[in-house]
Amino acid sequence: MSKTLIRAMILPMTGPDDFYPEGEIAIEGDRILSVGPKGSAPAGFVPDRVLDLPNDVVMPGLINTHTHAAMTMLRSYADDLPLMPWLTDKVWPFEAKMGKEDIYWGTKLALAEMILSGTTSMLDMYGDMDRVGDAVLETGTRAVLSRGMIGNAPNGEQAFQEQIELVENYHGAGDGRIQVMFGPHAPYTCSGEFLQKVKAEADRRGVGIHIHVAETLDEINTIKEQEGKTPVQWLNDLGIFGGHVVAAHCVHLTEEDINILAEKKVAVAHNPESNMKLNSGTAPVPEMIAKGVVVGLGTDGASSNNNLDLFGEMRSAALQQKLKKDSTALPAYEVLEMATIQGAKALGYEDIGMLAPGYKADLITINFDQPHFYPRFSIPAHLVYVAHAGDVRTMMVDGKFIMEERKLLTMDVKKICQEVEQRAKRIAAEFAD
Ligand SMILES: CSC[C@H]1O[C@@H](n2cnc3c(O)ncnc32)[C@H](O)[C@@H]1O
Ligand SMILES: [Zn+2]
Repeated sequence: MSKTLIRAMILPMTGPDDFYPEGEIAIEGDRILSVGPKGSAPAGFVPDRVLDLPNDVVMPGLINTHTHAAMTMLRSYADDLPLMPWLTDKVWPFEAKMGKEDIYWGTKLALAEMILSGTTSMLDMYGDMDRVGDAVLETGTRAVLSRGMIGNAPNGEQAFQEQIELVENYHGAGDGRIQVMFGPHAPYTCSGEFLQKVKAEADRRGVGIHIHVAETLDEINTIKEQEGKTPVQWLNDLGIFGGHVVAAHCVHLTEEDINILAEKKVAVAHNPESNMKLNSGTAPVPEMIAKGVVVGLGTDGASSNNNLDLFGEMRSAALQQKLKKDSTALPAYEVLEMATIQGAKALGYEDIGMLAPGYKADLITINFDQPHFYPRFSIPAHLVYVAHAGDVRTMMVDGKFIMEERKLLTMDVKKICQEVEQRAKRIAAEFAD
């Protein structure tokens, strides 16, 4: 079993007062053995590798709780539109022309960008998720995969079958680095009957559900017209809540909706930049947290963002709430929790999101020896308001280094960029007049 010792500043995310300015973290195999001040590694721990990074901050890898990785293929292809015209006029026609290999390469590009910006885990929703799984397995990151199912589409049934195959073939793959959830797309694209069928099958197989919920006022009005209640109340009455559910967005909620999410332990994936870009609105994040809802952070896809950088997302999450409410809303440490430990809980993990003995060794180091990090008054504030993707130096997932000195150790980035450029442009050319 490999043994690694990292000496650095450590922000373990185990509590707001926990920080080791001169710390060390001992890793054995895929797990953390000890975290503490200099000299705290157990006596007799003889590392095969020591990483001395006194000016780096080590923290848990960031967790993206809602994305569509392969949508890097559509980055800056469809901008400045509200949700429904964006989907129906631009995104869905483009996606209809994407094949399995386009999805594979688009996902590889997303993973490269995520690693370079500190993200070790994602919850993804898309088609051809077997190839997404392959990309994740090769790359070495962690992911929860859901087959996006538009129940009302002609291929809704086929998508459901592919979802079942995804559970059978990928749930637990890569020594548990891959997990699977069911991915019914949204209340406005799936019937109540379809959603109940999904819930029954997900329960039968012991996996959760990942779904877009209450993203826009349009959605609220549509569901209220059709069902006479809000999307959250409708999903609750259908019996969809109660097990492991991640609801992406939850922008437009009544007080009763928030109570339901809290009572049924529905986790929320908050996507502030996508919500701003599509003019969907501002989610009531402090209100949800105050009621005990687990809220993680997501980027959504690279077409509604247009990047997958969770450092930018943390800053946006904090600033958006301050603009909407007041400057005390969503302080830095709380935002960091959303991107780490709360994100882990949302995805159903009990052993990632913190640096603590027995936890998986999923971590990043951030180079703090740069002008924008001085003076060092507050490490959490620096990470949320100052740091950017380019500051991430090192990444370890499951005890294995996958990036060092910003060099990706498991992927050929140049090849990936070339593949995506050619594939995306080829599809876009089919729409040219
Ligand atoms: C059927 S696979 C997933 C599906 O979701 C689409 N999508 C991407 N972003 C959003 C969003 O913010 N709201 C709703 N749907 C979204 C994506 O393009 C895929 O078609
Ligand atoms: Zn989405």
